[in-house]
Amino acid sequence: MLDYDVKIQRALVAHPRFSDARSGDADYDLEEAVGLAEALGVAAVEARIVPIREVKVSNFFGSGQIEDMAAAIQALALDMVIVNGELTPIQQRNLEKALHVKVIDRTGLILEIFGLRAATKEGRLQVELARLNYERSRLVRTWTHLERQRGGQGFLAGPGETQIESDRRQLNDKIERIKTQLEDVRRTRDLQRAKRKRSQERIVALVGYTNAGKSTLFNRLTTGGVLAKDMLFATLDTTHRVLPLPSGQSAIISDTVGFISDLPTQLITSFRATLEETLEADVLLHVRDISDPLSARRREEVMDVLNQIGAGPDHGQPIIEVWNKADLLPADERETVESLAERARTEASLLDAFVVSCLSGAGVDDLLDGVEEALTRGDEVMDVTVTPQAFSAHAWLHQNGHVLEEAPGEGGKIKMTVRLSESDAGKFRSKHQTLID
Ligand SMILES: Nc1nc2c(ncn2[C@@H]2O[C@H](COP(=O)(O)OP(=O)(O)OP(=O)(O)O)[C@@H](O)[C@H]2O)c(=O)[nH]1
Ligand SMILES: [Mg+2]
Repeated sequence: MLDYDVKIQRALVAHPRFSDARSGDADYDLEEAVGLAEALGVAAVEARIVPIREVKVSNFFGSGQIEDMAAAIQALALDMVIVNGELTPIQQRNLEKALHVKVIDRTGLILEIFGLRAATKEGRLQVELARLNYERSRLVRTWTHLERQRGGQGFLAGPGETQIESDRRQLNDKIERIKTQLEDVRRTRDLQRAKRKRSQERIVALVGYTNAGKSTLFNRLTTGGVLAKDMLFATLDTTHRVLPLPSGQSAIISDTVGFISDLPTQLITSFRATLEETLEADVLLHVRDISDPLSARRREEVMDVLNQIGAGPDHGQPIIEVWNKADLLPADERETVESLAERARTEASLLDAFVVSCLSGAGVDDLLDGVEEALTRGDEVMDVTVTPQAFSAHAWLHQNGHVLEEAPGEGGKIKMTVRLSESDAGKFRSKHQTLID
């Protein structure tokens, strides 16, 4: 009976390997595609690498390859094909016709997962916007295709064009509506962001490839409550919590959506606002699965996205790399990465590295010391006496510094002890040197 209610899709996952691709990586790419299928709740019954020498315009794959797939679909009673690459609408349709099952590509798959996972209003709107943009981009392509076919028919619009034109108008209307709704939601979030900024709390943002362990670390460092799961894109929304620091002070830490290779452009655009929250961070924590054979490649991909949005060391934002899942490394490899991390820490740069296991907690205390050190690096603690004539300095210090002590002095003066960042200390000194004790 239950079989009728819970019908799990059985999929063939095909990873197209192009002749120029690093062939050794194909196995891992395929593994990731299987992970994506599972994140959607699909059973990846069959997974295979399909070598592509030349992409066929109409079907993507060669005819022999399609026959092989059809045979597997029959033999294993599959009802879906996932192509870990990008299909044109025509290729997708032709493959569906040839294979008699639903066919989706990598972008479609990721959009489905995001749709499934989005929990907040903003998340849902962002995914919907991405999906509509994806649909629209495919409409345009189909349209130019039809137009070419019809070439020479002059100004008489065929029925195809009228239909597509009206579809496109409808999509555009929907997109505009969603954008307006998103702006409303974002206004609220901007207010919260401004409040955080005003509160002068230091902000630490977690970034990293999906499944690297960001949420596990977040929960370990805070009171928790974020879903951490062996599932790609377990987290889609940004959460903020208080991060207690070793000295007894605190900061704010945020957990957010993970990155992935070839993130559909529609998604990057829609999630830009979420990603851009990392810009407000005083320090970025880049969580990496150091046991992942593709760790280095994924690091580059994350750094690329950070660069695109203007975050990271190239933009003067310090970054600490968290080399996570050290427990999965053999002892000798662990020693090697330990010494590499130590070297990164001793070289004066904007990049530090700590080897940890967020699962066992090993190394996390050292990491926290490093975070606090990075947050307060260059800070100055100043004793200041604000005179009534220079009273604007009082508000400025509250706004830009962390006021540790404050007491009224004689003659309307105020005595303050303030912690300021290096640059704010410089600004204050150049303007109010006489107020500094
Ligand atoms: N062995 C091991 N597993 C870990 C460690 N840290 C996290 N994991 C596991 O890795 C998986 C992914 O962890 P998450 O914290 O959900 O990863 P994430 O980076 O938040 O992933 P997304 O939200 O999907 O982007 C979970 O199954 C964790 O239990 C670790 O130090 N060692
Ligand atoms: Mg997460």
